[in-house]
Amino acid sequence: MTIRDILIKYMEELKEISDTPRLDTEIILQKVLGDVDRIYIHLNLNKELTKEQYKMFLSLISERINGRPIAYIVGNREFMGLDFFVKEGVLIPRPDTEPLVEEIIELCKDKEVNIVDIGTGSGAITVSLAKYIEKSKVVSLDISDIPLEVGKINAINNGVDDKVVFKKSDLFSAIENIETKFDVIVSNPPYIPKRDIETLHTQVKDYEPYNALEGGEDGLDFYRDITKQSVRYIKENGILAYEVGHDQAEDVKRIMEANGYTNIYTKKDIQGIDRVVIGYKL
Ligand SMILES: C[S@@+](CC[C@H](N)C(=O)[O-])C[C@H]1O[C@@H](n2cnc3c(N)ncnc32)[C@H](O)[C@@H]1O
Repeated sequence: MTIRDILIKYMEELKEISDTPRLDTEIILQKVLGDVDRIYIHLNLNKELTKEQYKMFLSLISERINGRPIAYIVGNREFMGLDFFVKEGVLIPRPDTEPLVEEIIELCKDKEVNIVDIGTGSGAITVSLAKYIEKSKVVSLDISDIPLEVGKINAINNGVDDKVVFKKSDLFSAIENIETKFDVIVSNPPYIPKRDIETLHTQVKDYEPYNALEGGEDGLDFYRDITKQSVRYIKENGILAYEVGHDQAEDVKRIMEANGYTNIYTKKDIQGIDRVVIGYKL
Protein backbone atom coordinates (compact mmCIF):
# COMPACT_ATOMS: atom_id res chain seq x y z
CA MET A 1 0.00 0.00 0.00
CA THR A 2 1.22 3.52 -0.74
CA ILE A 3 0.89 6.44 1.66
CA ARG A 4 -1.83 7.84 -0.64
CA ASP A 5 -3.85 4.58 -0.59
CA ILE A 6 -3.62 4.46 3.19
CA LEU A 7 -4.72 8.07 3.62
CA ILE A 8 -7.75 7.58 1.37
CA LYS A 9 -8.83 4.31 3.01
CA TYR A 10 -8.34 5.23 6.66
CA MET A 11 -9.59 8.82 6.53
CA GLU A 12 -12.89 7.21 5.56
CA GLU A 13 -12.70 4.52 8.28
CA LEU A 14 -11.97 7.07 11.02
CA LYS A 15 -14.81 9.44 10.12
CA GLU A 16 -17.17 7.83 12.63
CA ILE A 17 -14.85 8.09 15.63
CA SER A 18 -12.75 11.17 14.91
CA ASP A 19 -13.32 14.83 14.06
CA THR A 20 -9.86 14.89 12.48
CA PRO A 21 -9.61 11.63 10.47
CA ARG A 22 -6.95 12.87 8.03
CA LEU A 23 -4.75 14.36 10.74
CA ASP A 24 -5.03 11.20 12.86
CA THR A 25 -4.02 8.99 9.91
CA GLU A 26 -1.09 11.29 9.14
CA ILE A 27 0.08 11.29 12.77
CA ILE A 28 0.09 7.49 12.85
CA LEU A 29 1.93 7.38 9.51
CA GLN A 30 4.52 9.82 10.87
CA LYS A 31 5.12 7.48 13.80
CA VAL A 32 5.29 4.35 11.66
CA LEU A 33 7.72 5.95 9.20
CA GLY A 34 10.14 6.77 12.04
CA ASP A 35 8.87 10.03 13.55
CA VAL A 36 9.15 11.90 10.25
CA ASP A 37 7.83 15.47 9.83
CA ARG A 38 4.31 15.87 8.51
CA ILE A 39 5.62 17.40 5.29
CA TYR A 40 7.38 14.08 4.53
CA ILE A 41 3.95 12.44 4.17
CA HIS A 42 2.86 15.05 1.63
CA LEU A 43 6.07 14.81 -0.37
CA ASN A 44 6.05 11.00 -0.50
CA LEU A 45 2.47 10.05 -1.35
CA ASN A 46 3.60 7.33 -3.78
CA LYS A 47 5.95 5.67 -1.29
CA GLU A 48 5.11 2.06 -0.38
CA LEU A 49 5.21 1.08 3.28
CA THR A 50 7.44 -1.91 4.10
CA LYS A 51 5.73 -5.03 5.46
CA GLU A 52 6.83 -4.13 9.03
CA GLN A 53 5.69 -0.54 8.71
CA TYR A 54 2.30 -1.62 7.38
CA LYS A 55 1.89 -4.15 10.17
CA MET A 56 2.65 -1.48 12.76
CA PHE A 57 0.29 0.94 11.01
CA LEU A 58 -2.58 -1.57 11.12
CA SER A 59 -2.03 -2.19 14.80
CA LEU A 60 -2.01 1.54 15.71
CA ILE A 61 -4.89 2.52 13.44
CA SER A 62 -7.07 -0.24 14.89
CA GLU A 63 -6.53 1.24 18.37
CA ARG A 64 -7.72 4.58 16.98
CA ILE A 65 -10.74 2.97 15.28
CA ASN A 66 -11.63 1.49 18.68
CA GLY A 67 -11.64 5.01 20.16
CA ARG A 68 -8.24 5.35 21.86
CA PRO A 69 -7.14 9.00 21.61
CA ILE A 70 -4.39 9.67 19.11
CA ALA A 71 -2.20 11.34 21.76
CA TYR A 72 -2.16 8.17 23.89
CA ILE A 73 -1.43 6.03 20.81
CA VAL A 74 1.61 8.03 19.73
CA GLY A 75 2.53 9.12 23.29
CA ASN A 76 2.78 12.87 22.91
CA ARG A 77 0.88 16.13 22.35
CA GLU A 78 2.02 19.66 21.55
CA PHE A 79 0.97 22.46 23.95
CA MET A 80 2.20 26.07 23.92
CA GLY A 81 4.79 25.09 21.30
CA LEU A 82 6.29 22.47 23.65
CA ASP A 83 6.22 18.71 23.36
CA PHE A 84 4.47 16.80 26.17
CA PHE A 85 4.74 13.07 26.79
CA VAL A 86 1.30 11.68 27.65
CA LYS A 87 -0.10 8.32 28.63
CA GLU A 88 -3.34 6.95 30.08
CA GLY A 89 -3.82 8.38 33.58
CA VAL A 90 -3.18 12.00 32.59
CA LEU A 91 -5.50 14.41 30.85
CA ILE A 92 -4.35 15.16 27.29
CA PRO A 93 -3.45 18.90 27.17
CA ARG A 94 -6.06 20.92 25.25
CA PRO A 95 -5.80 24.10 23.16
CA ASP A 96 -8.64 25.36 25.44
CA THR A 97 -6.05 25.72 28.20
CA GLU A 98 -3.60 27.87 26.23
CA PRO A 99 -5.42 31.21 26.79
CA LEU A 100 -5.05 30.72 30.57
CA VAL A 101 -1.31 30.10 30.27
CA GLU A 102 -0.88 32.98 27.79
CA GLU A 103 -2.65 35.41 30.12
CA ILE A 104 -0.50 34.45 33.12
CA ILE A 105 2.66 34.78 31.01
CA GLU A 106 1.51 38.24 29.90
CA LEU A 107 0.82 39.32 33.50
CA CYS A 108 4.04 37.89 34.96
CA LYS A 109 6.69 37.72 32.24
CA ASP A 110 9.05 40.32 33.72
CA LYS A 111 8.43 39.51 37.38
CA GLU A 112 9.85 37.15 39.93
CA VAL A 113 6.92 34.89 40.74
CA ASN A 114 6.09 31.94 42.97
CA ILE A 115 3.32 29.92 41.36
CA VAL A 116 1.24 26.99 42.56
CA ASP A 117 -0.63 24.86 40.00
CA ILE A 118 -3.43 22.68 41.39
CA GLY A 119 -3.92 19.56 39.26
CA THR A 120 -0.69 18.79 37.39
CA GLY A 121 -2.06 16.45 34.69
CA SER A 122 0.66 16.15 32.05
CA GLY A 123 2.35 19.22 33.53
CA ALA A 124 1.05 21.34 30.64
CA ILE A 125 0.38 24.49 32.69
CA THR A 126 3.23 23.98 35.16
CA VAL A 127 5.93 23.34 32.57
CA SER A 128 4.78 26.08 30.15
CA LEU A 129 4.76 28.71 32.90
CA ALA A 130 8.19 27.61 34.15
CA LYS A 131 9.49 27.68 30.58
CA TYR A 132 8.13 31.05 29.50
CA ILE A 133 8.34 33.06 32.73
CA GLU A 134 12.04 33.38 33.27
CA LYS A 135 12.04 34.21 36.98
CA SER A 136 9.35 31.75 38.03
CA LYS A 137 9.24 28.87 40.49
CA VAL A 138 6.31 26.48 40.32
CA VAL A 139 4.88 24.08 42.89
CA SER A 140 2.74 21.53 41.04
CA LEU A 141 0.20 19.54 43.05
CA ASP A 142 -1.87 16.51 42.08
CA ILE A 143 -3.83 13.92 44.01
CA SER A 144 -2.80 11.07 41.66
CA ASP A 145 0.59 9.44 41.12
CA ILE A 146 0.66 9.18 37.31
CA PRO A 147 0.35 12.95 36.68
CA LEU A 148 3.21 13.61 39.08
CA GLU A 149 5.39 11.02 37.34
CA VAL A 150 4.47 12.32 33.84
CA GLY A 151 4.76 15.97 34.92
CA LYS A 152 8.31 15.32 36.14
CA ILE A 153 9.29 13.71 32.83
CA ASN A 154 7.88 16.70 30.94
CA ALA A 155 9.70 19.17 33.17
CA ILE A 156 12.97 17.35 32.49
CA ASN A 157 12.31 17.02 28.74
CA ASN A 158 11.56 20.73 28.50
CA GLY A 159 14.55 21.77 30.62
CA VAL A 160 12.68 23.29 33.58
CA ASP A 161 13.03 20.60 36.26
CA ASP A 162 15.19 22.93 38.36
CA LYS A 163 12.28 25.42 38.56
CA VAL A 164 9.48 23.01 39.45
CA VAL A 165 8.59 20.92 42.50
CA PHE A 166 5.94 18.20 42.23
CA LYS A 167 4.01 17.03 45.27
CA LYS A 168 1.21 14.58 45.90
CA SER A 169 -1.57 16.64 47.42
CA ASP A 170 -5.32 16.86 47.91
CA LEU A 171 -5.73 20.48 46.79
CA PHE A 172 -3.35 22.41 49.10
CA SER A 173 -2.85 19.67 51.72
CA ALA A 174 0.85 19.03 50.96
CA ILE A 175 1.76 22.67 51.49
CA GLU A 176 -0.47 23.52 54.43
CA ASN A 177 2.47 23.77 56.80
CA ILE A 178 4.78 25.86 54.65
CA GLU A 179 5.19 29.59 55.21
CA THR A 180 5.53 30.58 51.54
CA LYS A 181 2.70 32.54 50.03
CA PHE A 182 2.17 32.57 46.29
CA ASP A 183 2.00 35.33 43.69
CA VAL A 184 -0.12 33.15 41.42
CA ILE A 185 -2.50 30.29 42.15
CA VAL A 186 -3.59 28.60 38.94
CA SER A 187 -5.83 25.67 38.22
CA ASN A 188 -7.61 23.88 35.42
CA PRO A 189 -9.62 21.71 37.77
CA PRO A 190 -12.06 18.92 36.92
CA TYR A 191 -15.21 20.84 35.93
CA ILE A 192 -17.64 18.58 34.09
CA PRO A 193 -20.98 18.27 35.95
CA LYS A 194 -21.56 14.66 37.06
CA ARG A 195 -24.67 14.24 34.91
CA ASP A 196 -22.80 15.32 31.75
CA ILE A 197 -20.01 12.73 31.99
CA GLU A 198 -22.08 10.11 30.15
CA THR A 199 -22.61 12.51 27.23
CA LEU A 200 -18.87 12.97 26.62
CA HIS A 201 -17.25 11.53 23.51
CA THR A 202 -16.07 7.90 23.90
CA GLN A 203 -12.45 8.91 23.54
CA VAL A 204 -12.78 11.19 26.57
CA LYS A 205 -15.06 9.24 28.93
CA ASP A 206 -13.61 5.78 28.25
CA TYR A 207 -9.93 6.74 28.13
CA GLU A 208 -9.16 9.91 30.07
CA PRO A 209 -8.98 9.80 33.90
CA TYR A 210 -12.35 10.26 35.57
CA ASN A 211 -10.87 12.30 38.41
CA ALA A 212 -9.52 14.81 35.91
CA LEU A 213 -13.03 15.39 34.58
CA GLU A 214 -15.79 15.31 37.18
CA GLY A 215 -16.40 18.44 39.21
CA GLY A 216 -19.40 17.41 41.34
CA GLU A 217 -23.13 17.85 40.72
CA ASP A 218 -22.87 21.28 39.06
CA GLY A 219 -19.20 21.04 38.02
CA LEU A 220 -18.22 23.85 40.41
CA ASP A 221 -17.01 21.88 43.47
CA PHE A 222 -13.30 22.52 42.80
CA TYR A 223 -13.81 26.24 42.18
CA ARG A 224 -15.62 26.54 45.52
CA ASP A 225 -13.00 24.51 47.44
CA ILE A 226 -9.87 25.96 45.82
CA THR A 227 -11.10 29.56 46.02
CA LYS A 228 -12.05 29.21 49.68
CA GLN A 229 -8.72 27.62 50.63
CA SER A 230 -6.63 29.86 48.34
CA VAL A 231 -6.93 32.92 50.58
CA ARG A 232 -4.56 31.25 53.06
CA TYR A 233 -1.86 30.74 50.44
CA ILE A 234 -2.04 33.85 48.26
CA LYS A 235 0.06 37.02 48.64
CA GLU A 236 -1.45 40.47 48.85
CA ASN A 237 -2.17 41.48 45.24
CA GLY A 238 -1.77 37.83 44.22
CA ILE A 239 -3.56 36.37 41.22
CA LEU A 240 -6.05 33.50 41.22
CA ALA A 241 -6.44 32.17 37.67
CA TYR A 242 -8.77 29.46 36.41
CA GLU A 243 -9.78 27.69 33.25
CA VAL A 244 -13.56 27.24 33.36
CA GLY A 245 -16.18 25.19 31.49
CA HIS A 246 -18.06 26.81 28.60
CA ASP A 247 -20.91 28.18 30.75
CA GLN A 248 -19.20 28.55 34.15
CA ALA A 249 -17.48 31.96 34.00
CA GLU A 250 -20.25 33.92 35.75
CA ASP A 251 -20.61 31.34 38.54
CA VAL A 252 -16.85 31.24 39.09
CA LYS A 253 -16.68 35.05 39.18
CA ARG A 254 -19.36 35.04 41.90
CA ILE A 255 -17.45 32.41 43.90
CA MET A 256 -14.30 34.55 43.70
CA GLU A 257 -16.13 37.73 44.71
CA ALA A 258 -17.65 35.95 47.69
CA ASN A 259 -14.12 35.06 48.85
CA GLY A 260 -12.74 38.59 48.64
CA TYR A 261 -11.26 38.65 45.12
CA THR A 262 -11.55 41.87 43.11
CA ASN A 263 -10.81 43.23 39.61
CA ILE A 264 -12.11 39.95 38.28
CA TYR A 265 -12.13 39.57 34.51
CA THR A 266 -12.57 36.89 31.87
CA LYS A 267 -10.73 35.98 28.67
CA LYS A 268 -12.17 34.18 25.70
CA ASP A 269 -10.83 31.12 23.90
CA ILE A 270 -10.46 30.91 20.13
CA GLN A 271 -14.16 29.99 19.80
CA GLY A 272 -15.24 33.15 21.63
CA ILE A 273 -16.19 31.31 24.85
CA ASP A 274 -15.27 32.83 28.25
CA ARG A 275 -12.62 30.29 29.20
CA VAL A 276 -10.38 32.08 31.69
CA VAL A 277 -11.36 33.82 34.94
CA ILE A 278 -8.76 35.89 36.79
CA GLY A 279 -9.02 37.84 40.01
CA TYR A 280 -6.78 39.66 42.50
CA LYS A 281 -6.58 39.33 46.26
CA LEU A 282 -6.10 42.83 47.63
C1 LIG B 1 -8.57 18.85 34.24
S1 LIG B 1 -7.07 18.07 34.78
C2 LIG B 1 -5.91 19.34 34.41
C3 LIG B 1 -4.55 18.85 34.07
C4 LIG B 1 -3.57 19.90 33.54
N1 LIG B 1 -3.36 20.97 34.49
C5 LIG B 1 -4.04 20.47 32.22
O1 LIG B 1 -4.54 21.62 32.22
O2 LIG B 1 -3.94 19.79 31.18
C6 LIG B 1 -7.27 18.14 36.53
C7 LIG B 1 -6.18 17.48 37.35
O3 LIG B 1 -6.55 17.66 38.74
C8 LIG B 1 -6.18 16.50 39.46
N2 LIG B 1 -7.01 16.44 40.68
C9 LIG B 1 -8.26 15.94 40.85
N3 LIG B 1 -8.65 16.08 42.12
C10 LIG B 1 -7.63 16.69 42.79
C11 LIG B 1 -7.43 17.09 44.15
N4 LIG B 1 -8.38 16.92 45.08
N5 LIG B 1 -6.25 17.67 44.48
C12 LIG B 1 -5.27 17.86 43.55
N6 LIG B 1 -5.42 17.49 42.25
C13 LIG B 1 -6.57 16.92 41.88
C14 LIG B 1 -6.41 15.35 38.49
O4 LIG B 1 -5.65 14.21 38.85
C15 LIG B 1 -5.99 15.99 37.16
O5 LIG B 1 -4.63 15.72 36.89
